[in-house]
Amino acid sequence: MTSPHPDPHSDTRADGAPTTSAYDHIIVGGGMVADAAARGIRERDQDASIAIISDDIDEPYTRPALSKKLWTDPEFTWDDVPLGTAEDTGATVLLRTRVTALRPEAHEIDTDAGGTFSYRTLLLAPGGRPVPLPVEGGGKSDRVVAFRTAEDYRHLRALAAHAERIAVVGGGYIGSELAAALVQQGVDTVLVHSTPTLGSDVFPADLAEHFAAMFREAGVELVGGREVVGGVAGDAGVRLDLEGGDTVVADAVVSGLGIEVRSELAEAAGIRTGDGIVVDARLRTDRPDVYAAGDAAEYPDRILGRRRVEHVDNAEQMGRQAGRNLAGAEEEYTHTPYYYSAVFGTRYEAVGTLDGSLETVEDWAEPRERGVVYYLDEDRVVGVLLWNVPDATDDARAVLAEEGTVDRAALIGRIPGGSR
Ligand SMILES: Cc1cc2nc3c(=O)[nH]c(=O)nc-3n(C[C@H](O)[C@H](O)[C@H](O)COP(=O)(O)OP(=O)(O)OC[C@H]3O[C@@H](n4cnc5c(N)ncnc54)[C@H](O)[C@@H]3O)c2cc1C
Repeated sequence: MTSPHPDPHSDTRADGAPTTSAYDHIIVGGGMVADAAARGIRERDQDASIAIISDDIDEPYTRPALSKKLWTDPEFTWDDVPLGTAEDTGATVLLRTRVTALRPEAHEIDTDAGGTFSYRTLLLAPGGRPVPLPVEGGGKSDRVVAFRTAEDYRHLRALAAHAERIAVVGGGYIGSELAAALVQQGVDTVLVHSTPTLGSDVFPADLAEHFAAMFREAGVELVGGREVVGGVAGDAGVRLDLEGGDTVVADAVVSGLGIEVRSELAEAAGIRTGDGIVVDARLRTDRPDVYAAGDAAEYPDRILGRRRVEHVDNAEQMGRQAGRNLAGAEEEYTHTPYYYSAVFGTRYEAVGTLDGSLETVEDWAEPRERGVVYYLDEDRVVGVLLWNVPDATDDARAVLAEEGTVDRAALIGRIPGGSR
């Protein structure tokens, strides 16, 4: 990749061969955090050398489009997917290259291409790998897709062009979006999810019923309250074995079952890990000059406590903050993240914690069409759902930040777009 910025210097041996490439800042991982971090560095330093080292085959791209706009928006094409990181920031982006070792004291990393790189500051942004389905032959079959990357999108798109019936496993936002996308392509789609009602883990019961009905009305077959415990993938198709004994048969299966954090590099380097790579409010790990951000980072949210967040707003905001701190800013990450999803023309956004088992206060302008749901834990608002209510995430954050016992009645009409 080309860079308008000065080339990093290399130490050279007597025979002239480079031994170590030196960059001011190295980012391990080539996802949305890497892009945001490179931009964050540039906010403070126009001249520093930056390397992004990624074992993906594609340069950093917008991941949410893989399950949404690329399927549903004809105006949105493949050209809109890359984030333009190298061009915009001058970072050197090395693809198909895995970082295999990190020596924090020496400020060095090794890659599987045989290179050693030194840095002043390093950001770990390795994200996660998708949880695989327990299907025999699944690792080798091209009919089984654990959905995460642009390559997975291209693969599923090719399958959808020929398959008559595709099973989707996982009722979270990725599984539900993919089920919506596939059925809208005319594919016979069955969605297997573990919650009793689709969405009941995050929505109050009546809203979950409405959410599930949207899928049924569009033609998606819902198989709820069941986990996939086994199955077989072969040349002719896929059989999924469900707990309780039933099976689902399809031409192919795609799953969205969450991720396993890729924390192995940090662990091997002796960096503290918990649910993810542990960082402080400035996104620093417990080793000098090593930071972490994004899906892989466990950080202290100032309102909601320590957590790891697998959402794009977090990737962008935390990535940017990490980049600024790599370049010496020493600022705390104080942004409470949100996530959004969109299916069948309904867009919802969530700030804080959505948990369908919590007490809720519902404030609908039009029942199930437009409104706000507040999630309460011990007399405090811990989450806000904005259902077809645009531009209100700052209002939701303000409600979350309030101290003291919540006045439930005062929540009605509190955020524009609810009954107000
Ligand atoms: C299909 C899909 C749809 C989504 N839709 C939404 C949405 O609608 N709303 C929302 O809020 N969030 C959404 N998300 C989540 C959001 O996209 C992620 O939270 C975000 O992209 C995570 O970014 P990241 O950079 O932390 O991790 P990742 O995107 O996982 O990037 C990690 C990168 O690190 C690389 N890597 C890892 N280890 C190494 C190593 N040792 N050496 C070299 N490279 C390495 C990987 O190849 C990858 O490039 C979606 C996610 C997916 C998969």
